[in-house]
Formats: sequence, C-alpha cells, structure tokens
Amino acid sequence: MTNTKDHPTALPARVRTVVVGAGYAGLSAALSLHDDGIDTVILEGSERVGGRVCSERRSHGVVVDHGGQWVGPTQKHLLALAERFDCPTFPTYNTGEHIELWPDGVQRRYTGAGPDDGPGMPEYLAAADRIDELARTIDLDDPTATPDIEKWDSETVHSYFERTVANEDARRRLALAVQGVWSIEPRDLSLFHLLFYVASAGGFNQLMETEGCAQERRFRDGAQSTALAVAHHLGDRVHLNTAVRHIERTTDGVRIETSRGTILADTVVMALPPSATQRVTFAPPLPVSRTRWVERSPMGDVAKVHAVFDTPFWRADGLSGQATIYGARAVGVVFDNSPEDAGHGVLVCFVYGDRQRSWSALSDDDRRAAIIDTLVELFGDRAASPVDYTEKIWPQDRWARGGYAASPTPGTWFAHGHDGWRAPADRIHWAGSETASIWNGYIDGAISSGSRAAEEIRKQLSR
Ligand SMILES: Cc1cc2nc3c(=O)[nH]c(=O)nc-3n(C[C@H](O)[C@H](O)[C@H](O)COP(=O)(O)OP(=O)(O)OC[C@H]3O[C@@H](n4cnc5c(N)ncnc54)[C@H](O)[C@@H]3O)c2cc1C
Repeated sequence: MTNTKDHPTALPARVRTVVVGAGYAGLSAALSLHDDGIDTVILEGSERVGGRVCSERRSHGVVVDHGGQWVGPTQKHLLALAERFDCPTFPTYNTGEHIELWPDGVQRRYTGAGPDDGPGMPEYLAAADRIDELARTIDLDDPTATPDIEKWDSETVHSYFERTVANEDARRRLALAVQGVWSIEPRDLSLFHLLFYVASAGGFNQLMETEGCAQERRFRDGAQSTALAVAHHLGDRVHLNTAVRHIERTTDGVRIETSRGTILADTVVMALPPSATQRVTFAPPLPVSRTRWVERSPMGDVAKVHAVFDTPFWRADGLSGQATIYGARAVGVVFDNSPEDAGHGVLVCFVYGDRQRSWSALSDDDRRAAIIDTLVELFGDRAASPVDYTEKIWPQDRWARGGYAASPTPGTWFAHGHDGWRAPADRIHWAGSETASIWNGYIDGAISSGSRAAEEIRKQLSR
C-alpha cells in the first residue's frame, strides 16, 4: 500500500481504471481488474482499507470487529476470497441457552429461534412466513420489474405490520428484528426494500439466525484480515489518504480530483456507500435518478460495543451469551464474540435505531453504565467488571456516516431504482454492497458488486 505515513508517494498521471474506495467492494473490483492485467489503482480517503469492516487487536491480544464480522455458508464470494488469501474462519459460539429480556424485566431462556411459549411467538413466525412468500416474487436482477413494486414501495414496514399482525408482542418481535437487521426503525423502512433484502439473502431466517445462516462464522484474525491481504497483494496500486472530491467526464476519459492531486483514467468504479457518494461532485452532473437514489438512501444508525472479560464465564452457566432485549434499554442484541480459543470472554452489544440516537447522546460514563447494567441484568455480577471496553458509533464515522448499510426510503425504489440503483453513467460504474443483487448490504454483496463492476469495465474497454 502506498501513501501511508511511512511510504508517501505521488499519484500516477494516467491509468486505465480508477477505483474509488478500498472497502470490500473496491478491493474486489480492483483485484478482478488486476487479475485480468488491466492497469488499475484504488484511491482510499482514509488511512486504512476495509471501510465498514474494521478489526482491532486490543491490549489483551483480543481482536474485536467494530464493523462487519460474520460470514454465512451461502456467502460464497466472501468465503472464496477468504480462502484465496488464506484467512481462516471459526464457528460463532452457539451452544447453550439464549436469553430474551422484556421491558417488564421478565427473562426467558430458550434454544432455537425463540421461546416456544414466548409472547407473540406463533404470530411472529407466521408473519415471517408471509414475508418469505412475498419476497419470493422479487426480481433480484431488476427489482423494479417486480409486479407489486409500486404498492409495496408505497408502504412502510411499520404500517404493514400494524395492518397484518394483530398481536402486539409479535409486532414487538418484528420491530426488534427490523432494527437488528437494518439498524433503522420500521417506520423508516420501505416494505419493498425489506422484501428485496430478504430475497437477496435467501429468506428471513438467513438474516436472523446463526447456524446455517448469516451469523454462522467469524474470522480468526478479524473480518478485515482478508481486506488487508487483498490490499497487500495489490501493493502500490492502493493509495491511502487520498480522498476523491470531484469527477469530470471528458471526451476521452475521466479526470479525478483528489486531496493529493489529479489522475486521469479511461473508466472509474465508485465503490462508496451513498452517504459518501453525496460528498463527491460530478461534471457533467449525474443522471437525476442516480442523484435522487443516493440522496434518498440514508445509512442506518448502529453502534457496536465490546466488553472483554478474563473468561467467557456465562458458558459455565449454560448460556450461549446471545440475548435479545425488548424495550427502552440501549442494547438490542448481545452475542458471544470471544476468540476461538476462549482465552478471554467477549460480549458484543448492538445498539441501533432510536435507541442508538438517545444512547450516543449520553456522556462516556453514562453510555458505558447503560451497557454494563444490561449485561449484569443478563449475565450476573461478573459482567460488572470487564477488563476492557470499547465502542464504535458508526454514524460518527467520518467516511461511512452510519451502518450497516443504506436503506432507500419508501418510494425510492419505484421512482428511481430502474436507472438510479446501479446503471453506469457512461464511464462511471457503481459498486458497493448497496448495489448487490445477492446479500445486499453485506460483505459478500460488496465483493460481488465489485466483480460485477469490473465485468462492466472489461466489456467497455474491449469495445
Ligand atoms: C456495525 C456493522 C456491522 C456489520 N455486520 C456485518 C456482518 O456481520 N456481516 C456482513 O457481511 N456485513 C456486515 N456489515 C455490513 C458490511 O460491513 C458492509 O456492507 C460492507 O463492508 C460494505 O462494503 P463496501 O465496500 O460496499 O463499502 P465500505 O466498506 O463503506 O467502503 C467504502 C470505502 O470508501 C472510502 N471512501 C469514502 N469516501 C471516499 C472518497 N471521497 N474518496 C476515497 N475513498 C472514500 C471509505 O473510507 C471506505 O473505505 C456490518 C456493517 C456495520 C457498520
């Protein structure tokens, strides 16, 4: 990698393709073009690669993943890339009983998807089946060709649940599921986007569950390890600390203005989330549908908090470390994020949606107290004294400005999806997990979006 503190360099004057953004999408696009011998550089605004995937080795030697971390068995693009670069995975700890905690303080322990006797469980499962049934009609390659798109994109998920799910506790379960998967509130989510996302993952359970599903495995050296290995392979083609500010299409190519000078290219891949694309200016302006798509695709509100303990003490109590928390407490979901050798115990807490906004406004001490109090309620007094504690509040991340991903607001797919989602604007191609047909919003989707953009470029350059 180049233009690091230890290795400052100038940009080349001209290349065939510039990739903007060194998250998994940009790295995948650049790798694919590089594999084919196409002269490519990546320009990355921050001082690291990985984007919304960010692993950190803490003082006790424990690696925490502040961003994306899990990989499931159907996420073939991520698994293949990790295998190519020799980055091993291991199963998420999923043994023992999970806990659910209700607003009135009642706790239930269970195994599987939820307690059979839990309030609203049968209605929740029936609603999930109905979602799967509707999702099966989504056209993943051209979502705007889905027959009922106008109707579904005109309704929020909140109003859909109000209309179709009579049981209030089932609606509570569904709301927490939405917050957990999209990191936004059901009132902000288009029913069409929910259905598209479910279809793109291969079903509602794929998004929710651990074994056989999206949360099945983790990376031994953190989920960023594969991104670092790809960047190492690409070497001096990866330029860090190089923020792209302006892109101008000329008669014979593209002029890219960065914080470190200008570079010319035949084609560009923009591998950024919509939040970051909005901060780049374009001349001539982008097609209106693309501009509107980007403006109307806000990021979610999520924070991840890790508490590290000497041991995963909850395991000895027959607990998996997984918990779901309904109501006003800051934490929505907890998982056991201990290292593979269980040399330390790690609990990761997700804070999202409205709860994230009120929690992140608290003082440092109050934020920590809110998290630890809930862990004590769930796992007992031993949870009161972690040996390490760390937070990452994604809406405050300078580059991503939120996570996990962007969700187009109601009406956006219908009005702007056909031309605005990912159709190239002449020499400008779009990648990023938000542009994926399969596992949209996930690392796997980011990787396949990069390969798709690379394929578009190969065709364009061969004309
Ligand atoms: C808390 C959290 C948990 C998640 N959990 C999971 C999970 O468990 N499994 C999973 O599969 N997915 C998960 N995700 C989602 C996943 O991380 C993302 O979908 C994926 O990493 C996005 O990759 P990307 O390359 O599309 O975008 P990004 O990773 O956002 O990459 C974009 C890159 O562009 C750079 N950039 C921005 N602006 C500019 C500019 N002007 N010039 C140059 N560079 C710029 C950014 O710095 C960044 O490096 C999670 C995300 C978050 C935030």
